[in-house]
Amino acid sequence: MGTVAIFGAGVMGETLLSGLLRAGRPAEELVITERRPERAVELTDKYGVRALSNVEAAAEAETLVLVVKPQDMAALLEEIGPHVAQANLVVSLAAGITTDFIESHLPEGRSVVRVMPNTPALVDEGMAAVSAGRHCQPDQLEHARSLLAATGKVTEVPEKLQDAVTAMSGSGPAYIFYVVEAMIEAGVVLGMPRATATELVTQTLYGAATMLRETGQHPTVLREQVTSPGGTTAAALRVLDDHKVRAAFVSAIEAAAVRSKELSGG
Ligand SMILES: NC(=O)C1=CN([C@@H]2O[C@H](COP(=O)(O)OP(=O)(O)OC[C@H]3O[C@@H](n4cnc5c(N)ncnc54)[C@H](OP(=O)(O)O)[C@@H]3O)[C@@H](O)[C@H]2O)C=CC1
Ligand SMILES: O=C(O)[C@@H]1CCC=N1
Repeated sequence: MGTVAIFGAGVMGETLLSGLLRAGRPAEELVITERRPERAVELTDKYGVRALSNVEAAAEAETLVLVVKPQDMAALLEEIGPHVAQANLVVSLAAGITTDFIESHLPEGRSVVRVMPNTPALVDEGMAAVSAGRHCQPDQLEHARSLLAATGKVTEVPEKLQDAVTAMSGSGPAYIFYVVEAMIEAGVVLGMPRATATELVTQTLYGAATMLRETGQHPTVLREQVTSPGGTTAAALRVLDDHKVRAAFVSAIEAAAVRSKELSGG
């Protein structure tokens, strides 16, 4: 399928790179670009892939995966734009950046796919949503899907939903880790060693996630199964409701979607 170039191998770029290698893609078919030379050396030493300049990578690769921060996207596109050929596929993983924005910074008619991945891709349990730009052909969208499928599930959404996807599954792992931190803190408050609290919460999260995925039951049903009448869970949930935790989650995710839209200016 030709060379894949990852432009910007930070947290998400390295996550994708490592996933493609785990999935069996040869290191010779992968190149990275990085702004800081020491970061490029770190990754070439660790993964055996080549680090090139942005222009060299754009000239060599068939598939160009853009994983710089949204604020750095315009400058990157200015640099590589003249080297993006008709046959290339440009795949952007940046929050907020629209396919319109990318297409407008490239020569006319270039194929673009917008993707929102998440960090569980690091353990091959990622969730990615893809949306095709106006010139992207079905086989090119399929190619983008197959790249992401190396690290987890992939779904297709209309691009107008990508800000919501970003707020839900893109940022989502952070909300879960935040809840986990709070639960561990509660265990410590109750006198538990931190390591015990961490083990209890981690396995509880894993078990609950597995129940959601494997039983297909609605979360309300699963929550009610835990909530014995007059018991401990009901006492806890009443406090969460008193503190409007459910409403806070809705507002938080709305704020993330608003921020994603704001980033679309580049
Ligand atoms: N982290 C996450 O969970 C997710 C991130 N994303 C998206 O992925 C993108 C990257 O995020 P993340 O990995 O967290 O950010 P990072 O800052 O960790 O990674 C971006 C990398 O790109 C480098 N870079 C910046 N400009 C250039 C350039 N012109 N050429 C080459 N390299 C460049 C940066 O270098 P330097 O350090 O010098 O700035 C940095 O190493 C963002 O657009 C984000 O929206 C999407 C979903 C989830
Ligand atoms: O926080 C961010 O902007 C990026 C996008 C989704 C997750 N991390």
